[in-house]
Amino acid sequence: MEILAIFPSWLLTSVLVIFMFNIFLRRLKSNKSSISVDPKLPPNPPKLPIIGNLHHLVGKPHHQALWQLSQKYGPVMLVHIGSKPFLVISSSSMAKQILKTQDHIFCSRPMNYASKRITYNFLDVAFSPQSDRRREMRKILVSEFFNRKRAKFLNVLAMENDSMVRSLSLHPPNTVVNLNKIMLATISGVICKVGFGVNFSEEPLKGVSWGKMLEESMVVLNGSFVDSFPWIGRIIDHFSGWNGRLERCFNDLDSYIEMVIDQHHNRTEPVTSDDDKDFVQVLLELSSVDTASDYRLTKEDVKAHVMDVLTGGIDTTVVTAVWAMSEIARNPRVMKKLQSEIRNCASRTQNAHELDIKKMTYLNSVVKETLRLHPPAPLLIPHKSLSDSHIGGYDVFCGTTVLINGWGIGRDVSTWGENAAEFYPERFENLDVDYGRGSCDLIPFGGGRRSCPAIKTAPETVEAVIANLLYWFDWELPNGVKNDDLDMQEEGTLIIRRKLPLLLVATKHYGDDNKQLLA
Ligand code: HEM
Repeated sequence: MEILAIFPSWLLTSVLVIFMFNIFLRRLKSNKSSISVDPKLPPNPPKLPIIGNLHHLVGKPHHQALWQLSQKYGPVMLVHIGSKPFLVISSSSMAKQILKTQDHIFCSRPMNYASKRITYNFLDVAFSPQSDRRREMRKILVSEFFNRKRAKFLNVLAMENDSMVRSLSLHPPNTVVNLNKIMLATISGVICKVGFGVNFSEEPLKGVSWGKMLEESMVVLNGSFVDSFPWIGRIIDHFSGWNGRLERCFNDLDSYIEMVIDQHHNRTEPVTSDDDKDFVQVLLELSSVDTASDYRLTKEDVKAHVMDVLTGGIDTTVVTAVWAMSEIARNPRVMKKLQSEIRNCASRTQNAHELDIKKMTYLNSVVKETLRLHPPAPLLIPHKSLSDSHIGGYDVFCGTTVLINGWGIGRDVSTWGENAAEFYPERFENLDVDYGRGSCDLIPFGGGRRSCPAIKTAPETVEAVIANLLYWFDWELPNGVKNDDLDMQEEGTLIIRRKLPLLLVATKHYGDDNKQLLA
């Protein structure tokens, strides 16, 4: 009563009206959103002002730091980098929610500053947000690069392996071989010839090292400060030289792409047979004024496609092949068993390109085991939600960026058992686990609408290279390095590679017959 006496009635009425209106607005909002007025947010590690949880990630690879945090905060947690929230997923069942059950909601990508620049303002497939246009671009990539070029791919894969074996056979005995260089040359050869008709790595542009440029693209695509710290980040990116680095990287890649398009325009004898056409030629035809297709590409669309193949295809496959050879080299039991399978499946007189990898089931398990322990993109590419949703009993707002820890899921003892950290390809012998199929226990290629379109061809490429290296050569660690002492340190953020190059000694298995057999 005293309160009523102190405040005039018009004031009380106004407060009451505002209060009721507020409740009405909240109801209206919560009707539109599936999230209640008091959202149940996922657990999050304690944040610091301004930097959020950045201090938790400093000094460790991000996938490892996030995996450690998930052991305490659970498989669905919220982490803040600066002002930006990230939903971090760390179990196979929660990954299945994102990549399969609610794939239609989580199939977009966050837009970051570097990916915008590198992809010609989100014209590509890999980094652009979900849209009808992107779906069309993905269809073109899948049908023209992967499906229609299958015969060309198998042929080029065989030829590149052949030339890898020939050039290795010319080395004097006991030479130390840099496997990173060998894999880069061979795999670039395959992807560039199928994609662009020309092996870029054999025609480096002046002053730009091919391998370094691809590595650099992965560094800059990981993101700039401005993505998480909108105001101060802009200044840091400018004065730290980051923006200049991004611009240089873009210009280097763009010069390669311009070169390949010019080469196609300047061809004196155009390729007319569909089988012989490379991906770029098909794209240029789809961009020509008299294309019969419903979807006419612009020159920038063509460039964005080439950029995806360059940045998404080569480094990932090379890194996988190098990790596979590292694990094989430090596990002599696996090497022996694998060589015996490869040599039994392929007769001694066959040419390198006749190795039939389909018969080699142990080889298939070795590559799966490599991708389980060393997925090149340990946190996949970030996903983004298109509407409000619920994951693991928690509310997730529309527009949330999602990181899926494929690396951690691949090492989870609750799925893989106590020997989860061990390289043991036999575990796949009685397991019906395939990349992204069924469960999400093994997701080096992601899943759902944003899964990697090379989910079939990339493992085949790695298997073919490994089969040829182990068929024709015996391999040892150099200078008395013991198996257990082989340095396996990781380096990188978006793509995790070996910190040190892999150096091994190759001995021709068939001695001087190698040369004759290959002749
Ligand atoms: C061992 C080799 C490879 C690995 C481990 C790998 C891994 C991945 C991963 C993790 C993603 C993201 C999936 C997701 O966000 O859910 C991805 C997407 C993608 N990859 Fe691969 N990749 C490999 C090879 C390739 C190759 C050879 C190409 C092309 C020539 C390629 C082109 C792409 C593209 C275009 C996307 C974006 C798909 C989309 O957003 O719709 N990748 N890859």
